[in-house]
Amino acid sequence: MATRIRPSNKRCAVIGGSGFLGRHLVERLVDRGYAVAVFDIRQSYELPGVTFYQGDLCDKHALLVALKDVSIVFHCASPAPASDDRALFQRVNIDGTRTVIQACHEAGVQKLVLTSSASVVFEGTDIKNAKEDLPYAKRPIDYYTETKIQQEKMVLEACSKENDFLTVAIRPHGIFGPRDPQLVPILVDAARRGKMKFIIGDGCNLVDFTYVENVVHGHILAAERLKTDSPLCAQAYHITNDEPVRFWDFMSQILVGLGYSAPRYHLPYMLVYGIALLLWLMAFIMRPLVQIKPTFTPMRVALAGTHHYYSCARAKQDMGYQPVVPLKEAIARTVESYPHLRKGA
Ligand SMILES: NC(=O)C1=CN([C@@H]2O[C@H](COP(=O)(O)OP(=O)(O)OC[C@H]3O[C@@H](n4cnc5c(N)ncnc54)[C@H](OP(=O)(O)O)[C@@H]3O)[C@@H](O)[C@H]2O)C=CC1
Ligand SMILES: CC(C)=CCC[C@@H](C)[C@H]1CC[C@H]2C3=C(CC[C@]12C)[C@@]1(C)CCC(=O)C[C@@H]1CC3
Repeated sequence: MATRIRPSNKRCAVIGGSGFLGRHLVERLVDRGYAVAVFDIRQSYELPGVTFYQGDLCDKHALLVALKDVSIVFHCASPAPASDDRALFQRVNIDGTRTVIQACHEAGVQKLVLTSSASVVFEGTDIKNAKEDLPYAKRPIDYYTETKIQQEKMVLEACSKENDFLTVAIRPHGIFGPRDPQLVPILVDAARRGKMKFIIGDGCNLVDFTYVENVVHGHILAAERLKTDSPLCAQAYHITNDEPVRFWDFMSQILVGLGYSAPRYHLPYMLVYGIALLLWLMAFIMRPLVQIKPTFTPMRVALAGTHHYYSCARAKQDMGYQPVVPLKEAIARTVESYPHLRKGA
């Protein structure tokens, strides 16, 4: 019988390694002595110790070149939630993830770590300190969430000790930090257009915002602790800062840190949600004629006006996870990293 030569445990690939989370993950892996292959649809930087492979993850042949001699694959590529393009989410998150799994099998990869999302259980209503056993959302709030659910199920079902292929899913929530193209830029853009005067609801809703380095730490711990006899096999893990914060306090700290005023006036949650729903419907109906991208989507309003924070007790117990950067320090580092977005800059 032919024996399969095991690739070095220190060779890994990051699919989506040019993105916000992916690049932070790549940098930390290099620091820890890994040789890293980045596979992404674009190349956004260069780094010693990193080889770039540009391609679409739906293309198995392109993937196979990047996965040669790799033992661990981190899959953190996805279209941006804001794209709201059903066909694109289906193609990349579902068909593409199936292709990633097939490519892993063919390349002899032993571990696959998926970046899922805590939103897979979010239906737009309050979630307080939820554990991972909460059922997936029956009515996912958008296409992004719908396809992240399918993607997570597919990756966890692919876990097979017999075939020496182990999988685990990390569910982060509200990732923020330097170089994030979403949270701080969207917030500052809204502030500059005078849209950050209002608090949706009573402003007391608690939310997890997770510093990118803590998310990276969770991914690396998961990869290193994932073994045939470990409890991580085929499991999902919440990774958060473990410090739920009022959504509007967090937004205010970022805004004030960058020189903008904090929102002050309250608007009823149901009113704003209703308007967002109406705008979304109008944009949907008019899509064949004109592309409209409303700032207030139902998903964003729900995120801004409900409680959604998650327990990471399972990650603490099974992989010894603890956040490495506390929230206060994380906010300070983030604010400092966006000098070009300061008021007046
Ligand atoms: N940011 C957050 O708050 C959260 C993120 N997540 C998950 O974390 C992961 C990373 O998110 P984040 O870093 O914010 O996202 P980014 O958009 O910054 O990174 C994703 C990367 O994947 C690339 N990509 C997209 N489609 C393909 C494709 N078909 N083939 C190859 N590469 C592709 C993107 O390229 P391009 O930019 O050109 O599209 C981008 O470089 C995602 O899976 C996301 O669902 C989960 C919870 C919260
Ligand atoms: C915790 C979590 C999952 C956060 C995700 C981050 C983004 C979804 C937020 C980043 C900036 C936020 C924002 C709004 C909603 C949520 C974000 C997009 C508003 C659109 C909410 C309504 C407003 O008053 C304007 C806000 C701009 C910033």
